[in-house]
Parts: sequence; structure tokens; C-alpha cells
Amino acid sequence: MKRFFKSFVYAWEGMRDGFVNGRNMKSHALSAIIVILAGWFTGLSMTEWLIVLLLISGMLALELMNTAVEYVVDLVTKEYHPLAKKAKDIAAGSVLIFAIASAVIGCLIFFPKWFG
Ligand SMILES: Nc1ncnc2c1ncn2[C@@H]1O[C@H](COP(=O)(O)OP(=O)(O)OP(=O)(O)O)[C@@H](O)[C@H]1O
Repeated sequence: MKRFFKSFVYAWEGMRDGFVNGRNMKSHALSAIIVILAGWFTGLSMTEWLIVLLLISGMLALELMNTAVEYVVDLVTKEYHPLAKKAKDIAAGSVLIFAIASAVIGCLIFFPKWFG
């Protein structure tokens, strides 16, 4: 039980570090707040809220994973290495895919309500 509780504490510390030191975490968090407020004022169905919350949490989780990859790469080498570049760029690419998909899905949910 103590080990289980400790793993939560470590995960919390990691999350806090990612939010404080992750380069894009603050802008993602701000976007999340704006989207939630927009959802609140627009009026979303339960299904739409579930999709929006899934996208927001997925985006934040993926960005944390990207920050973790950056840390590991920087730990392995401070020198230029083509594999270091690949690892960082692929991790960033995974964030970009999810961000584009989230933006498209967000438009599909919100635009018909605003302009439909
Ligand atoms: N050790 C490395 N070897 C090769 N390419 C790298 C390395 N570190 C970062 N890059 C690449 O350099 C480009 C810029 O990287 P990034 O924006 O992460 O800045 P950075 O070099 O990591 O600096 P900082 O750590 O200050 O943010 C990216 O394409 C990234 O993959």
C-alpha cells in the first residue's frame, strides 16, 4: 500500500516538473482552460464533453511523454547525434499528430454550434 501511494507521489512530482519545465506545457494547459470555458458557454452534450476531455488529457499526457524523451536524450548525450535528433523529432511529431487531430475534431464539434 505504501509503495502504491509512493508511486502516485512520484507521478505527481513528474507531472509538476513537466508543467514547470516542459517548454509547451503551459500553452497546452492554457489552451485546455480556454477549450473547457468555450465548451461551458457553448453547451456540449455528454458525448462531446467526453471527446473534448479525452483530447485534452491525451494532449497533456503526450506532451509530458515528449518532455520525458527530451530529458532522456539530453541525459544520454549533450553532443550532436543523428539518433538524438531522430528521437526528439519523432517524439515531437507524435505530439503534432495529436494536436492536429484535436484541432480538427474541436472544429467539427464547435463550428456547427457557432456557425450552423
Ligand atoms: N543532442 C542532439 N543531437 C542532435 N540533434 C539534436 C540534439 N538535441 C536537439 N536536437 C535537434 O535540434 C533541433 C532543435 O531542438 P530543440 O528545439 O529541442 O532544442 P535543443 O537543441 O534541445 O535546445 P534546448 O534543450 O535548449 O531546448 C531539433 O530538431 C532536435 O531534434
